[in-house]
Amino acid sequence: MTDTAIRKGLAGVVVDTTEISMVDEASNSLTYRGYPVQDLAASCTFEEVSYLLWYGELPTAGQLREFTARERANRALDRHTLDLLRRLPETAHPMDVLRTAISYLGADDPAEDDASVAANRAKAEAMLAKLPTVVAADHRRRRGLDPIQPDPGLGHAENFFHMCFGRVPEPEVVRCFEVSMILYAEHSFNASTFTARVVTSTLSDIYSSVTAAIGALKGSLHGGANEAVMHMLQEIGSAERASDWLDTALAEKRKIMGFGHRVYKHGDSRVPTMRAALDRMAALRGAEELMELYGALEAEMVARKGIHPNLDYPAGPAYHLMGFEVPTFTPLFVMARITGWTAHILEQQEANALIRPLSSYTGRERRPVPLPAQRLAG
Ligand SMILES: CC(=O)SCCNC(=O)CCNC(=O)[C@H](O)C(C)(C)COP(=O)(O)OP(=O)(O)OC[C@H]1O[C@@H](n2cnc3c(N)ncnc32)[C@H](O)[C@@H]1OP(=O)(O)O
Ligand SMILES: O=C([O-])CC(=O)C(=O)O
Repeated sequence: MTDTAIRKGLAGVVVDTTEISMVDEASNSLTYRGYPVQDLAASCTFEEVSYLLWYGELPTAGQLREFTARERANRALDRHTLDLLRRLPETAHPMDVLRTAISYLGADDPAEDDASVAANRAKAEAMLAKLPTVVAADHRRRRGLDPIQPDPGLGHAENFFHMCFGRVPEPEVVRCFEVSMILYAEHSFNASTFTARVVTSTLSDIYSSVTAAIGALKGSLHGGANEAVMHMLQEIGSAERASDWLDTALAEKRKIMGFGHRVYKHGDSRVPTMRAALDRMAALRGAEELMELYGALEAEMVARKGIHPNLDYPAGPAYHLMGFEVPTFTPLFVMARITGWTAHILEQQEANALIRPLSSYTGRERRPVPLPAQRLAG
């Protein structure tokens, strides 16, 4: 049977089942493999949550030891990848750098087309380990600095700070970062994950699926919003200007970045946890003015439009206070979402059906091709 109803943007359409996460608008909750994300963020490391998303259960001590050892052993980039990164224009957006790096890793992998579960799990683990090294190397390159080698004595988050800044910040900062990684890791059939599943459904390789997902995440209606939030807060400048700024932006029909969500219509379940992390960062760095502006814009937006912040609203300023430059924010999202994307790629492969919807044609009526003498005349 063909369903001819058109649902723009596939809004409200259920396209498949998933066992990985549940986004529930009614109870305003998000669970990963059945566990509330807030509870995972409160007591787990990002490595434990990555394992959970891929393997379905939290790791035992032994499983975590082995998983962590593999992650640490996989972090370094070879000479060719580092050369490739060096050759990219310094003006390239860091998301373009990531997209290129993942594509290159695929081209360089002799087992690129081995789509067995074991091979794809190994490739997913390698991408999780290598992405922070790429992001950090690119962050330093844009400052004219050489890359810093990964430190196998440090955890995922600590090592990332070490590779970016040459030092590990206060444990509180590392924890806030790790909380953001856990919250960003997975969110069911969002646009970038769906993109990865579409590419996977054609029996393409895992690197192609991730490369496409990075492209989908870059847009400002999706992951790119965490950068756009910071640009917007910088443009507004102060809490006193929030109301007038919003008047103009709404009159111009601009989308207010970091607000609204396709699924959550009464607030994003992840925001309170990320807001608490942002508050801790603001207290640590003395960012009262920024937080006043943050609160003023949120209050105006909720009062006028009834539209609540999504995860990108607190995440953007939190990353700013951690010392990252704005163009690095969406790549940080990639470092987390690589887990969700690849979990979905594996799930799609397990029960694959080519994803190919229909469209309703609204173009010209059927008509004959004119003869050459007619169509080339005049
Ligand atoms: C991690 C993530 O990817 S979360 C999403 C990050 N993206 C952003 O923050 C970008 C800003 N937000 C938006 O553009 C939207 O809210 C989206 C794309 C996220 C969701 O869009 P939709 O599901 O299509 O929005 P929805 O149907 O609820 O919109 C209802 C109305 O609210 C408006 N609206 C929704 N979000 C916003 C916003 N951020 N600013 C202004 N108006 C908005 C819509 O324009 C629409 O107005 P209309 O009825 O007059 O046409
Ligand atoms: O679910 C969505 O549409 C967007 C989102 O919040 C995410 O990908 O984390």
